[in-house]
Amino acid sequence: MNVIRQLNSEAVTADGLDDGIQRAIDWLADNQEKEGFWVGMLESNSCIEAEWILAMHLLGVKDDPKYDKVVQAILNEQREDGSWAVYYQAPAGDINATVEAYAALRAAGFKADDVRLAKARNWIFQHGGLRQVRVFTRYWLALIGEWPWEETPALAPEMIYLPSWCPLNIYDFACWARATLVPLTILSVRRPVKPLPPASRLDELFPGGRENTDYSFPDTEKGLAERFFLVVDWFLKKYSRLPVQFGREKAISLCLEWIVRHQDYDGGWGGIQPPLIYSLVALNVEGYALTHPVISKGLDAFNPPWAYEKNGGTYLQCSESPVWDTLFTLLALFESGCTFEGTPMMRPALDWILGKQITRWGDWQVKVRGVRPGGWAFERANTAYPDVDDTALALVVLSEARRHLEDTAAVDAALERAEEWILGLQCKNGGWAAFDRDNNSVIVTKIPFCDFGEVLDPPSVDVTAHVVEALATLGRDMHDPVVAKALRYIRSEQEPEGSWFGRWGVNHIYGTGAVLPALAAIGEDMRAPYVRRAADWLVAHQNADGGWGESCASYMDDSQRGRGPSTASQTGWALMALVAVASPDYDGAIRRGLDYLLSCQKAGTWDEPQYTGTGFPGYGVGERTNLKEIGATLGQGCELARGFMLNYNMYRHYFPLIAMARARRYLGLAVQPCRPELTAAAEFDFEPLRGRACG
Ligand SMILES: C=C(C)[C@H]1CC[C@]2(C)[C@H]3CC[C@@H]4[C@@]5(C)CCCC(C)(C)[C@@H]5CC[C@@]4(C)[C@]3(C)CC[C@@H]12
Repeated sequence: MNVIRQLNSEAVTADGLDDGIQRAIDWLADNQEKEGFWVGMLESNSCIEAEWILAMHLLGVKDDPKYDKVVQAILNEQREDGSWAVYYQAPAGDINATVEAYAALRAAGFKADDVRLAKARNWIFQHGGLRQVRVFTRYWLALIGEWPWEETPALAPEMIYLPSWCPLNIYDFACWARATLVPLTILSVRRPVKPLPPASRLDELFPGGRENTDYSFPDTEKGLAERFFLVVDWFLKKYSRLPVQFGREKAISLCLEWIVRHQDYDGGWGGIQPPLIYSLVALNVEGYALTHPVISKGLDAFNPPWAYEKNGGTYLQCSESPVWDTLFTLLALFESGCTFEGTPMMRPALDWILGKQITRWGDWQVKVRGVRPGGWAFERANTAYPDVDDTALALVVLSEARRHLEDTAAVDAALERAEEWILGLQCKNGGWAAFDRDNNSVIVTKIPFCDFGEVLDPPSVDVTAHVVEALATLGRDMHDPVVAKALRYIRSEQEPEGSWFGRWGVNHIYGTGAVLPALAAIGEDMRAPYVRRAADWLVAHQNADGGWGESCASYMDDSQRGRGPSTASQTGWALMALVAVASPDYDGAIRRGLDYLLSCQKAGTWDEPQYTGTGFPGYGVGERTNLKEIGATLGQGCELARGFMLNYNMYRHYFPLIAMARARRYLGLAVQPCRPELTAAAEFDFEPLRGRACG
């Protein structure tokens, strides 16, 4: 056995690490799609299936072959206490998910006295009843005749008239909120209702009778802007009752046009579920029949690859991650020492990625002029919304690919356009957001409709760090003005204890895991005190089993930062960060982390039921300040169980692999860099180092 540096912790051997890396590479070879990409399922919560069931009722689709298995997926996720939650092992259920799942099961024909529904109903009552649900859930209930439209926030399709410089124009909303808002404005003024059949009505959720139900929102503190929008809401409702509304029909047809123009070639909208489902319902309400190609293509978008099978159920993804997963997989292979010649799976993946660069119009152009398109989206068919994170990662991967290719023309052209695009998207404060530049008009967050999460797309540290790393691979350094501004932004966001918040991954381990490798890549002095503080924070949060973990609850409770059962992806992020610091002071922690990964690897990969991806870190602005109130109204644990969380099924694979490959180089442990000629995982009779609770 080739043991290079002997440390206090149990030895991670060169052979052990090589074997682990090779088994992970073999797993990738076995799991590549025939078109060349990789994709892991993106798990979220049962609202996605529940809303599909309700939409099928509204659209009158009776014969979809996956219907029963989608119902099964909802049933699979019910918790012991009767509720549905928004992430694995959340300390409590979620009122919106529970009410939506309940309504969907009733729509699917389940009787109110079914024991599963009785349990769910009790949970709903114990947690404040229907009054506690968010705006989206209220719209769904209104569509099926269970909530008065009058008691939902009014939206005006006339917003489509507002030019892009005018406050509250649709381009002031984050792209995900915009693409959802446009169809919802139509529904809000048309107020369609298609009640469930009499035996499926939700009477039992109104124990005091519908007439005595309080449909208002639970009291929250209202500032001037919130009060102003309540007046606007009142006015819009009155206006809608007038016999004529000047310009409304034209506004509706402009909204419809906008929707149809934004449909992707896979039938979806914006690569995410909310615009897809609301657009279908709104188009149908406006007379688009099920046989209309826009609708039939849209309905088809809910089939595979968006639908996947698990535990006898058919689950529907809220989005899909083939571009992101393929880029990280390629990066992992490069880091492991694989080459195009020796590793046949790499070239088709690169070609697939090159074919996904977006060179046509997108919504981002409304605010960013004079920049050529050239970004990548997260999903396979989302051409109007390239995002900065995927594009930054593509820059890193293509720069690396370039070093291995003889003919670099195609890659060079892609890199040039992508660099131009990404530079054009830098925000005023030096950071980068996910999709747009300077999308920070706080006034839109005050609209009553906006309680569902984030409606703005401000810069985030993790995306900015990925861009800095990309700019480093393009040859820029810390003195470059674009980079210097970005670094100032990153430093200004560091928490006093040394970590960085994770916007798109859970949570401070993700943020810190993004920043430290970027700093190393751009040439920062990794002995700088602020860097050491971050590394020390990571070491202080290493679990006794050698891994790292942080629960989604950390978004709601600061005391949970950096705490949680170890997971493969979060251990990968922490290791990537510590390896980037490259100080012998952290070698022990690195070895313990590697030991954790090696001993938890099963058949080449890792289990990870925990959610380590973030969609929305909580609900709405300002909620982190009234946790006690939320707990008191909704019940113990609910305040820690909110947001929109994600389980990226490939995070558990490529992040540990990248970490192991980088650590192997750093610790000088390589026996052999990449051995692609060995494909069968069975070649290794791998013995875990010792028993641990993994996954
Ligand atoms: C590449 C990434 C890791 C990030 C960068 C931003 C994304 C592309 C995400 C954008 C937001 C959506 C989402 C929150 C928008 C509203 C509807 C959903 C809740 C269904 C969405 C869930 C997926 C995202 C978080 C995202 C597409 C995932 C990848 C992101």
